[in-house]
Amino acid sequence: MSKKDNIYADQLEQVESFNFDQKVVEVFPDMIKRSVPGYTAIIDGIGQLAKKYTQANSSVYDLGCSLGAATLSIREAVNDESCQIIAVDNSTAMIERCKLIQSGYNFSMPVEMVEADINDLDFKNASFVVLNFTLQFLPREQRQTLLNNIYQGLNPGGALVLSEKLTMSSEELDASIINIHHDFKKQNGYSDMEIAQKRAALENVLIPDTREQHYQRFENAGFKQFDTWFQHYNFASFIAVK
Ligand SMILES: C[S@@+](CC[C@H](N)C(=O)[O-])C[C@H]1O[C@@H](n2cnc3c(N)ncnc32)[C@H](O)[C@@H]1O
Ligand SMILES: O=C(O)C(=O)C[C@]1(C(=O)O)C=C[C@@H](O)C=C1
Repeated sequence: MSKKDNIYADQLEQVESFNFDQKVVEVFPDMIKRSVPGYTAIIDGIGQLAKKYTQANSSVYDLGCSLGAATLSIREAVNDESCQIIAVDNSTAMIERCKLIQSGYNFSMPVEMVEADINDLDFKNASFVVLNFTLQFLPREQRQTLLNNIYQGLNPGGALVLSEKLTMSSEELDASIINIHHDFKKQNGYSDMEIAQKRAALENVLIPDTREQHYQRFENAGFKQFDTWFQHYNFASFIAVK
């Protein structure tokens, strides 16, 4: 069981930039479920999409896997021992806990957990790639190159699932949806102070793009088909097929 997220519950003298350290690892499942509308539905959907797109004898990548929730959903849904999942995160604390969690499950699909920067990977023989709320943490100038690398490593017919917090198309709409997201957090037990301090911690760390920016990157990378398969408020998940 994950502990309750109370990282921002007390007033902090100085709010430091958000990072995926041990403190976050301890509360992560609770934090992400109470912060990201539709998170559980997206994790389930990733399993279903993986079932559709994963090819025999190929690799599946879970990039910025954190504790491996998407990996677990894919292992359960696909369960094909001819494929392998490569789950990657550059946080030592996350990947260590991820290994512990995954070892508690017995699915036939082999999983390799790697501590690495996803910008340094050489994608090969991939049929399904997941970026579930990870791209938003990369500096903007790294995002296109990563998508290009993924596209190059995908087999024909393979797919990328990209989930992100979005900026809405007009300032007015953006402010209004951000408000509704904050109400969602309040309904999940976060106080106004927790919400404000988390927002300050994420400033310049989680940098959201618009849907149009994501679509443009898919197009630039070479993807011919892409669409939004899920959205709840300003949190969306896209699928792009090679
Ligand atoms: C919001 S979490 C992802 C949640 C996870 N995919 C899930 O479905 O539960 C973002 C993760 O990306 C990782 N990350 C950020 N930048 C990275 C990079 N350059 N290389 C590898 N991992 C990265 C962070 O350490 C963090 O664990
Ligand atoms: O946007 C927010 O307020 C969030 O808390 C979102 C978000 C995310 O999208 O990754 C940010 C950090 C944590 O990993 C969990 C959720």
